Amino acid sequence: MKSARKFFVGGNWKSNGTISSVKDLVFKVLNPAPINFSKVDVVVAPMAIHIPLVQSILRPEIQIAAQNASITGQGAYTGEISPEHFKDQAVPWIILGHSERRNFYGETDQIVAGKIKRTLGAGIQVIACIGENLKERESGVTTEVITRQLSAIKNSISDWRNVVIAYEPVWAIGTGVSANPNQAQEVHAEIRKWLHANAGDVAAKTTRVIYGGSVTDANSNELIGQPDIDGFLVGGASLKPGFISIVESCAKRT
Ligand SMILES: O=C(CO)COP(=O)(O)O
Repeated sequence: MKSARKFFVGGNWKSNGTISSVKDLVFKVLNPAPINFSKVDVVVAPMAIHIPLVQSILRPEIQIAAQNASITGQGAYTGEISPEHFKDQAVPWIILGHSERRNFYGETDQIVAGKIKRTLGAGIQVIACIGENLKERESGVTTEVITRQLSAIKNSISDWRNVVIAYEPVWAIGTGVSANPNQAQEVHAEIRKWLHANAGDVAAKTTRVIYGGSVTDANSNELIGQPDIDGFLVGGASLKPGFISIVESCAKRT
């Protein structure tokens, strides 16, 4: 717990898994693990097609997120799943603005803003992803990029209690090269400064800002020691037993 903020660890399973591997992960890793849920919120994001299965077998203390939702509602939008559909399926969280959606599926800041607005409007909480790519970091515009991404979604959010911000530098995602604790802390502090100026003192103090990008059980301890890192959004390592050690690295902090 960092002042008013409860730790938050998300597992983004991305486009991974089969019915059988998902059952294994739930029954062998997630359900039996001794987790102190009073210290940490744990949320897993299976592929949409696996959500009903996971809901039917996962222990109730672990929450479920979708990995994306449409900007449109119910209607003639072939292949899309709207926030309202996830609400109907009792899904409490949706990850939006992930860099893989931005980079591979052309999601602009405006599209991400529209999806966040629709999702919050449907009564679902949002994990909003932001982060710079390697070129942007190397040219020293990281702060500008995250400020632009945050400013784009600002008007979509009326109550920051329903939002977790995930700082995920694109160069750290799936590369095995995590941001080091100082690099991550520096950006998290910038995000909190932005929150202070744009969302107010309470939102700045209470909004969880989590880090994602090659988080493993080998680096989570050091990262969570930073004052403005409130947890993690974990990709590859969330499919393995080490995910529990990442959760524990948060739960054992005071
Ligand atoms: O994109 C991520 C989580 O959303 C991070 O992925 P990795 O942990 O595999 O780098």
